[in-house]
Amino acid sequence: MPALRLDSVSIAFNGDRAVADLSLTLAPGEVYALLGPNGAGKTTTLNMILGFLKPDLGSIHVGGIDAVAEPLAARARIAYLPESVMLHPGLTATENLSYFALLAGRRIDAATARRLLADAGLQDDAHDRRAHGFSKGMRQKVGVAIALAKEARLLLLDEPTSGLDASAANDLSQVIRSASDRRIAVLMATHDLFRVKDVAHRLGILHAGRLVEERDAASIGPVELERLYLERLAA
Ligand SMILES: Nc1ncnc2c1ncn2[C@@H]1O[C@H](COP(=O)(O)OP(=O)(O)OP(=O)(O)O)[C@@H](O)[C@H]1O
Repeated sequence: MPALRLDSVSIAFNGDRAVADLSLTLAPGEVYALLGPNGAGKTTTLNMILGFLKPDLGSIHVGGIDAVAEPLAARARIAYLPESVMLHPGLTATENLSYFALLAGRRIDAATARRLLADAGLQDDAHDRRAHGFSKGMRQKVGVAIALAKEARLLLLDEPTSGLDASAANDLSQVIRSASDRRIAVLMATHDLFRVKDVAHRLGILHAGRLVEERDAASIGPVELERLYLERLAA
């Protein structure tokens, strides 16, 4: 069963099409990069998967659950990392993880929290530090640990690489690979062509709400991808 399936999904705001006839399928463990410029419809797509927006047409299934009819049940299987992961600044990384896991209905002990933070790539000396001064990359790692605690089957990332330096972007790629190794499917919405190409299995180009191209990441080099992207957006 696919981890995520969108069938001919469309939505318009005040008569203006934001997403049109979008079909996507992600297998468990698959990493998919949804590429597109500002306004292409990426965030709207994530919001429909999360059940915050209802499509006008089409269906969305998360691990077989109808996300339009049962948004809460679908959302329980999803971990969402927004462009900036919000943590409680006064709590440590371990406390944040325990708190957010509890909100998702999972009680985890301190040892499990530390193991999950380590699995998500957060360095040991940050586990007991308050999140107040955490970088974007560190907050993302706590976000991924929350996803692991929740046993999410689908990880949604919105602009995950914006504002990351090369080392943090490399860490993120490793974290995404380890989520994928655990059979968590990952859907990333981004306009960063190059950073995601290394980690994604498949790439889709969204232009004015339509999926205008889909490729296996391994089948396309960075120069060809950039050419294709510019060509499709100009069409
Ligand atoms: N709640 C809303 N009401 C009206 N129009 C909206 C709403 N949300 C999105 N839109 C419009 O839908 C289109 C797609 O927007 P969306 O935010 O999904 O694009 P995006 O690809 O995520 O871009 P960005 O990278 O800027 O977030 C845009 O034209 C946007 O103005």
